[in-house]
Amino acid sequence: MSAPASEPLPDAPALRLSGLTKTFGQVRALRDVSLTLQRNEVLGLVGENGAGKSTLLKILSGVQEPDTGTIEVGGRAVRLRSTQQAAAAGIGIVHQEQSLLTNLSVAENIAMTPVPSAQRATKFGWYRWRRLNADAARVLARVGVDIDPRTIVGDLSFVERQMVEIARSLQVDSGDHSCPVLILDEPTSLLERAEADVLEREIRDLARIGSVVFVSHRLDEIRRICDRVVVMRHGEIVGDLRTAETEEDEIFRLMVGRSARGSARSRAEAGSGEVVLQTRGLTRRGSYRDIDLSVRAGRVTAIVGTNGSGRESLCRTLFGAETAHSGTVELDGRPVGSWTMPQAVRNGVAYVPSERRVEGMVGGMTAAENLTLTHPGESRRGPVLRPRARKRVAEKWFADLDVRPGDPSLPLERFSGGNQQKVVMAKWLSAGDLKVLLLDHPLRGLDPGAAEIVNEQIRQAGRDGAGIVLLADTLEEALEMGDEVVVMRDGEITTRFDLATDNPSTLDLLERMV
Ligand SMILES: Nc1ncnc2c1ncn2[C@@H]1O[C@H](COP(=O)(O)OP(=O)(O)OP(=O)(O)O)[C@@H](O)[C@H]1O
Repeated sequence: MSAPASEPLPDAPALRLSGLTKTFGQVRALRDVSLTLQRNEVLGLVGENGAGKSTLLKILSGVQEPDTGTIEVGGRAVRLRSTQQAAAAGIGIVHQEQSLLTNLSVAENIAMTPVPSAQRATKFGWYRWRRLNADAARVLARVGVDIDPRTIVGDLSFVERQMVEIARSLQVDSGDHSCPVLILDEPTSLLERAEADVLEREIRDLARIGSVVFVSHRLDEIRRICDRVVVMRHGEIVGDLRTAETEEDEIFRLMVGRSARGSARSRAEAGSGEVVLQTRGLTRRGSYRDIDLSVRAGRVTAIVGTNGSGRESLCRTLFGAETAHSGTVELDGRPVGSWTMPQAVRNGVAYVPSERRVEGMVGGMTAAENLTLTHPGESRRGPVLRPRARKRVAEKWFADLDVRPGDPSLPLERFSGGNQQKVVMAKWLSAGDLKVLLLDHPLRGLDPGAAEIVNEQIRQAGRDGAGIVLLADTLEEALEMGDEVVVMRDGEITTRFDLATDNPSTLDLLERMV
């Protein structure tokens, strides 16, 4: 007897993609991508910036349709023309940016998912509370999470919220799917190590109830969490490896087409150490208190701390984007008083924000225009932008940072996330005459090869005399890139390590952060 059309075929893989292609104008984002995801498998998906990962995820979540190729879920061919259809087929996706509404309860958030109307916990727009909470409890229990559905989302930790998102995306069709597919798009990139560990365990546990596609740029994490890793490059799958038998360097080589350069750096490289920026007793009520910070030319001061430590706010103050209530800031020995962003920029202070897509770029403009926007330098004479000079500056930076596609005249929206970030980074690094470079998670979203390139540019800015303040993605990165590590907790500096003489472990840092 054959199974009904909507049910998965027994023993069929959870997901099978065959010959998917997708083209945008001249760019072939996907070329003949074929891939099988087994039931209860955790599959890592990696690839350098622009390799085609997001395009593949958009196709699987019904946001875009492939030009050619087929998709089977549980052995049945499906067409995914909308996110609702993807959800109905049993595919859920959780993005890096959380989408829960923090002022509503967990149950209300879970209820806001496309489920068939007969099963809805609302009637004529009114909540049926008992049903709503009971449904949410069942959905949460399914992913093994013990959270009261009545809790307001704003009161949950980041990991708990992420688990609610996962639970929500997995309630597709109210759990009728015997092996749902969950896609996690860089779920850990915003987390500190300790939180990421918890989430990693939770993700491994999800394999009990379904299959997981896990997208990340962190190869160590991929090796810990995934059974298998698929590597994409230039829109194609170039590697399909069992993680237990694979070294990180092999994955790196397949992704980037060369071996890791290794990051050995002699600390002696660090520059003259003259203080370029000095704060004394800097305080912003509710954010940070009594901060004495010396930023030295050619040296990287990494500030570490959990969310709420005040380090982001401190950085924004140094750039004039937030004001301090008391204390002083001196640049090159001169007090700067109250600082506005244009003043900061004019005086050689640059800030690369972490929310690059929000704060860092202007939509509707080409990459070249974005790149030369705030730091016109040689591409501007008087108020007039000189297109040819602008093009030259942009082309140089495109080559230095290996931005792809290598055409700065394309609108910035056309670039992959990682490549957009390189453009925003170039915008600030190209400022010339930099005194202080404030970097808020500069390597976030960059593939390991691109991270190496950007890292080298940051060091070059240091060699050219800039003092660098770094808010790193991970503690490892802070220790690797910093010359000095400053630890903040609850708005105050708790410890400073000079890495020329001290050799703290990540655990030493963590102990002083929490
Ligand atoms: N809407 C679009 N219009 C034109 N080109 C696009 C569009 N979307 C993606 N592309 C191109 O398709 C290619 C693949 O991009 P995609 O976003 O899938 O890469 P990715 O692997 O997710 O990269 P990243 O790690 O940087 O996010 C890139 O060359 C990108 O410029």
